[in-house]
Amino acid sequence: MTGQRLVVVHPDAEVLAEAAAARLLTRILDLQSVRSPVHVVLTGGTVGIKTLAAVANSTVRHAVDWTGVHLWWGDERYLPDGDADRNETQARGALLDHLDGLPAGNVHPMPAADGEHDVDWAAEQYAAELARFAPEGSAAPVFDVVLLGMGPDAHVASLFPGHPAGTVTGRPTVGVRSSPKPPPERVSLTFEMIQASSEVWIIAAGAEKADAVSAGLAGADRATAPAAAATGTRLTLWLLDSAAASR
Ligand SMILES: O=C1O[C@H](COP(=O)(O)O)[C@@H](O)[C@H](O)[C@H]1O
Repeated sequence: MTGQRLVVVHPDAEVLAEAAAARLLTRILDLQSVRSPVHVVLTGGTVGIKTLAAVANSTVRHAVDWTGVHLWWGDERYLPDGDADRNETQARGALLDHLDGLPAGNVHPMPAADGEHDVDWAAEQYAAELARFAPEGSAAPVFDVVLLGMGPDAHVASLFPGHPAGTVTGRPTVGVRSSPKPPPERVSLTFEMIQASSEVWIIAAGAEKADAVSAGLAGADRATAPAAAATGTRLTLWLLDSAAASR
């Protein structure tokens, strides 16, 4: 099931990040007015991390009950713990280290490379962590909001054009080898897991993303433009700056 699709264009990357942050905080507050917990998936990437920094700088963050928010990741670069290129490290620096009242147990980073285990192990570990928070009979929680950056090649999470990881079904996570974007080893949610989410927000800025945005919105084949297959059951939201929306 695919929900409504909205495309919202902002003047530049700064405004885009501020607006996405405001939306995210409002969505969490709306959900918290009726239930708890809320499950949010974080992204890496330039504008993704800018958005997390904007959340950290918003006073509205104090209105959120962070004890009722669980934070997950859509993908991770399989690097040692604390590596500056890990999406987790960047998210902690931009946001998580600044949030009062967020219990450590509500933060669910993908495993870090430990020199012993491979990416398949890491993907299985993350699947097991998802299962711990799944409603009975499900393999994973339903994500309320999935934030996704997008590369100029239209990749989302670590699902790259033409890469076999994009075809994996029957499980929530996949180990990725030979990623065309460094580092080569990654862990990602699968399309199935993303598509089971309530809301999927694709956040993209810059003229170098314009062709990918155009292909994604045109509904190109997922093997060509993975972003086209990043949809939510309630809402698919494309949050763009004017340069990314210029095609
Ligand atoms: O490597 C990644 O790249 C994408 C997009 O990054 P950007 O810098 O072009 O915005 C990101 O969405 C993904 O999480 C990350 O692992």
